[in-house]
Amino acid sequence: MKITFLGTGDMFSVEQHHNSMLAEFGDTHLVIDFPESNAKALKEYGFPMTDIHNVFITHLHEDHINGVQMLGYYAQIVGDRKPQLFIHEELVDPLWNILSPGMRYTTDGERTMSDYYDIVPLPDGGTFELGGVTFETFRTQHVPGMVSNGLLAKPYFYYSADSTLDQERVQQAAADVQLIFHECHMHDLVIKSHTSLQDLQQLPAEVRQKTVLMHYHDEYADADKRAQFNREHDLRMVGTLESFELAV
Ligand SMILES: O=c1ccn([C@@H]2O[C@@H]3COP(=O)(O)O[C@H]3[C@H]2O)c(=O)[nH]1
Repeated sequence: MKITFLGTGDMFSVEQHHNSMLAEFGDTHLVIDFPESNAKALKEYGFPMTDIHNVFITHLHEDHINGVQMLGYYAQIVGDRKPQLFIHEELVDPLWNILSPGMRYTTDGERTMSDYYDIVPLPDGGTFELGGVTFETFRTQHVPGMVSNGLLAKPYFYYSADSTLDQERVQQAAADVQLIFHECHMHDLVIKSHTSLQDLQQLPAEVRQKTVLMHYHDEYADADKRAQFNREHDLRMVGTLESFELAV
């Protein structure tokens, strides 16, 4: 499995793309979240946007979904098939409420979400399978009352999505995966909806050594700054368009 980060920035990033990850495996792929910055990242990476067929949506903060309208239109107008959208069942209608002012009315009449996407609604803890890989979803603790989901793909990766640290879940998953992709705001302050570096430093050393930080602020858009951080810590930061090869 080849993992490539299409973006590693937080909501407020202007110097890097918003957080999104592409996993390529067998003859298929999955993109986690779809910010508008993915269009540029995919072009830079050399992956045509018409070849994006599978997207998982973690939650509905704008920086994770503001490319979903573009992808839906692009797939219909330039491409030849609808992408699949894997999404928690309670987020389907709220997502359409966000998209519909720009997507409901078309020159060919009224449209609904399923005209643009093959929706795969997932219950709490739901799983889906692609290319022989099972993706297990789990609820994350991001903002109270808001549905937000992470992903576990054994034996490959754990993906925290936007979340405070769920130490028990991360430690349990660590035994089954090669890498843990965890959000980390990297500010020297408390943000109640996110994980700090201090939080992640509480993890056991063997877990930290598998942990890769994503969704951080623009101070770390600088590659030299990340390299210095990576030399000084046992967990490491990933940059936009950086890839990892994960063995079966
Ligand atoms: O209850 C809340 C809701 C939001 N926020 C801030 O708004 C931002 C929304 O995008 P984000 O999830 O990348 O980061 C979030 C935080 O910076 C917060 O601190 N607490």
